[in-house]
Amino acid sequence: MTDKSQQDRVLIFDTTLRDGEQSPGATMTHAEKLEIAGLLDEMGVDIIEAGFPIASEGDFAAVSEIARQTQNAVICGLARAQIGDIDRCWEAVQHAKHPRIHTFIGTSPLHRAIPNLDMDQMAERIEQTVTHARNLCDNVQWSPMDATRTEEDYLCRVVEIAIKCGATTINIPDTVGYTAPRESAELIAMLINRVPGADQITFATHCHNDLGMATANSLAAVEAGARQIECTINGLGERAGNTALEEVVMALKVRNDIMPFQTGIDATKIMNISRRVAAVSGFPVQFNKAIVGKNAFAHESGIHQDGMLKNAETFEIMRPEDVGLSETNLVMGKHSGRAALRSKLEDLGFELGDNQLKDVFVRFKELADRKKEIYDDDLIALMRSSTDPENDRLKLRSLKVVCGTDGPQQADLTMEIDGAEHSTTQTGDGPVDASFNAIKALVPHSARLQLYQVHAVTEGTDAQATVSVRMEEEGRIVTGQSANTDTVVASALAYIHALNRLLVRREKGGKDRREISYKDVG
Ligand SMILES: CC(=O)SCCNC(=O)CCNC(=O)[C@H](O)C(C)(C)COP(=O)(O)OP(=O)(O)OC[C@H]1O[C@@H](n2cnc3c(N)ncnc32)[C@H](O)[C@@H]1OP(=O)(O)O
Ligand SMILES: CC(C)C(=O)C(=O)O
Ligand SMILES: [Mn+2]
Repeated sequence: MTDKSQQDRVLIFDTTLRDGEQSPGATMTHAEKLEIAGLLDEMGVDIIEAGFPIASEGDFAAVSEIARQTQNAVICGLARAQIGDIDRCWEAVQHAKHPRIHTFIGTSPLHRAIPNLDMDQMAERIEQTVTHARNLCDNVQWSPMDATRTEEDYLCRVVEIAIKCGATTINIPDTVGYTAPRESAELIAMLINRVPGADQITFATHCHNDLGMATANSLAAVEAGARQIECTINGLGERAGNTALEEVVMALKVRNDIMPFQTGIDATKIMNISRRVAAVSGFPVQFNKAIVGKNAFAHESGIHQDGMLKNAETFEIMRPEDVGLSETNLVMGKHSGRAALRSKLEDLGFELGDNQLKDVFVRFKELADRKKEIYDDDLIALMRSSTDPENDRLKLRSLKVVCGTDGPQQADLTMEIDGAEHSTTQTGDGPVDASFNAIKALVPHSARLQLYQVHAVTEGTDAQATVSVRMEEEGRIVTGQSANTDTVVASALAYIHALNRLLVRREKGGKDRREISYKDVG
């Protein structure tokens, strides 16, 4: 294996704020762009493409301010092959410690037809615009858009012109995500071999994910000699997105044995920036997305969980902390086995003997057949019910609600509390509020309702409503769930469910008196 300090450096060029923002609906505010740029700089991105200054006043202002605030990264703006675009771009990026102008034009036959330029006219336009950019800034990147569908000879000709006119980086975009790994590598190798002056500049690769090959194509280009990868956080970008930064960075780290290249990225910052980009762009990350998906370090099946508990390397090729996650997530569900259940219960404070584990495991599987995901509270309730038959101290007996346009709404509620029936009538702002007020009147408590959520499980007006509530009392957080075709009944049941759990948690505040020793779940 090569000594890491001697390995070639691959520059990471992040275009979340330009190509990423081009995803329909992903527009970010000025303040959000500044925040993301700050996080990109902190994580060690080499070049930040901060926007397209001619596109709008807002883009211009964002690029200008990012240029002013950024400490380390090169700040780049995009410009078409037009003098006005390039001037506007320079106006914005010139404030940066390290400014770059990125200018581009579509060179494939399809794209040459749009401005109706023949090969010679386009070559001339490239010569004029790259020269103009280089007269303003000594760091110029040029891109032949749709390079992967451009005739090879013509591509060599225009790349040579751009280099002669002073471009310091030549970016080879696979604009429509059309290329495949071997072809991506061959294209870069061909340019390096054929174009005079190619050894004086940096080749970049810019891939889109239309066929799901963006990461593979980028890495193949690097193996062939590209030394800059253009990418975005979470793979955000036009259509199916761009190459995902987190994927190429972690691939180069984890498979450094066969791809001996270094980046300057602090990978432990990946999760945080991924979450921020998802939040500000409004594009949630798919659960099974490589590296940053919710399930990327989650294990539900028993054999995997058992392996993970014995040696994490059995089912994980990188550690969650390598990307800034605190720990592997053992998700409890119908595929879990005894080893994971024992470990999870130990985390919750229960230490079980073998016989007891057997018994709890049977009931855990029954529950898991009925419920998609088993939360910590479910396990606590399960443990309690295995040792204490009176686990449902509060029960709903009947609920009648009067509601409609003329408020206030009214709830008549009867509950069984420790075996005795109690009734009350209360009003509220809506039927759910009236019902919750009635429950509070019968079971006074200081717990604060933190979350109330209703989902329809099926379609139609007879859909089952599932209600989740989360409540907090003195640091104890409990949840309650229920499903019913009547949303108000489901809400009351979910509330009572949470209150029952709260009573258990209050009791379990001290040491458990039974066979199970209970550490501290309060
Ligand atoms: C693959 C990519 O990601 S390319 C970048 C794509 N990103 C964007 O387009 C986002 C920002 N774009 C915009 O805000 C607008 O398109 C603007 C401000 C740049 C231009 O707006 P308009 O002047 O109204 O032009 P419009 O968007 O309708 O059409 C694009 C024009 O640019 C021309 N053009 C497109 N690419 C280039 C280029 N690289 N170099 C020179 N001209 C170009 C087109 O031929 C067309 O010219 P025309 O108006 O003379 O027909
Ligand atoms: C502007 C260029 C580099 C681009 O985003 C593309 O071709 O995909
Ligand atoms: Mn692109």
